Amino acid sequence: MPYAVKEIFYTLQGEGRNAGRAAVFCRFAGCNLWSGREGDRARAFCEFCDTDFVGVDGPGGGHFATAQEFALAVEQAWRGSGTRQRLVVLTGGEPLLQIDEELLEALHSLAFEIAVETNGTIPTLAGIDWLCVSPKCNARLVVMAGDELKLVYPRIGAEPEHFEVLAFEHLLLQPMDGPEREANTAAAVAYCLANPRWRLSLQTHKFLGIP
Ligand SMILES: C[S@@+](CC[C@H](N)C(=O)[O-])C[C@H]1O[C@@H](n2cnc3c(N)ncnc32)[C@H](O)[C@@H]1O
Ligand SMILES: Nc1nc2[nH]cc(C(=O)O)c2c(=O)[nH]1
Ligand code: SF4
Ligand SMILES: [Mg+2]
Repeated sequence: MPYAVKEIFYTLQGEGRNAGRAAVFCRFAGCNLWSGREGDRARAFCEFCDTDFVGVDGPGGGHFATAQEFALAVEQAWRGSGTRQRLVVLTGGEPLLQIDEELLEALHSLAFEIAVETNGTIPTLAGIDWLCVSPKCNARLVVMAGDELKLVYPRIGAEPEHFEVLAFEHLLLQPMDGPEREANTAAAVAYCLANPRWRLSLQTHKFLGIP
C-alpha cells in the first residue's frame, strides 16, 4: 500500500510518559476529524489542532510506494548510535488511516520500537509497542485500551472522569495550546493536584524550540 507522509524528522518525544526520549517522528498526511484547512476548522470534529498535516511537502515527506521504502526512510532519519533503543513515533494527521501490518513488520525488522499517536476513532492493530490515545469529544472513541490516554484539557464534554474506566496504563492531561494556554495549564495543574491518578503532560518541544 502506498503511504502519504507529510514529514519525517528526528527529535525528542515532547509529550506523554516517553517525553525526553529520542525518536524519529513520522507525520502521516490527512485526518478523519479535520480537513486541515483553516476555513473548515470551526465546523471540524476536532477544532483545536496545532498541526499542519496537509500534503507531503515537509522535510523528508513524500509518497512511499511500499512499506520497505517507508521503513528505510525512517531508518535514514535515525541519528542515534547503534540499533538499540530505536524508536519511531507514527503520528499525523491520523496515522491509523494508513498504518497496516506490513508497515509495522518493516519497521520491526529494522529494530524500531513503534509508538503511535491516535485520536482513538479507528480500530488499532496488534504489533504497536506503545499506543497513545487522545480522545476528541465530538468523535466516537473505539480504542478503549492502550498504554497512555492523553487528554487535551479542558474540553466541555471530555471531562477526565469519563475516561477513568478505560483500560489505560497511564492517564495524562495535556493543556490545550492556543490563546488560553496559560489558563489551561493552570487548570490542568490544579486537576492533577486534586486527582493524582492523572499526570501532567506538557508539550516540552514547544518551549525547547525543537520540532
Ligand atoms: C496532532 S495529533 C496527531 C495524532 C492524532 N490525530 C491525535 O489526535 O492523537 C498529536 C497530539 O497532539 C495533541 N494536540 C493537538 N492539538 C493540540 C493543542 N492545541 N494543544 C495540546 N495538544 C494538542 C493531540 O490531542 C494529540 O495527542
Ligand atoms: N517533539 C515532538 N513531540 C511530539 N509528541 C507528539 C507530537 C505530535 O505532533 O504527534 C509531537 C511533535 O510534533 N513533536
Ligand atoms: S484528530 Fe489529531 S491530527 Fe486530527 S485534527 Fe485532531 S489533533 Fe489534529
Ligand atoms: Mg505536535
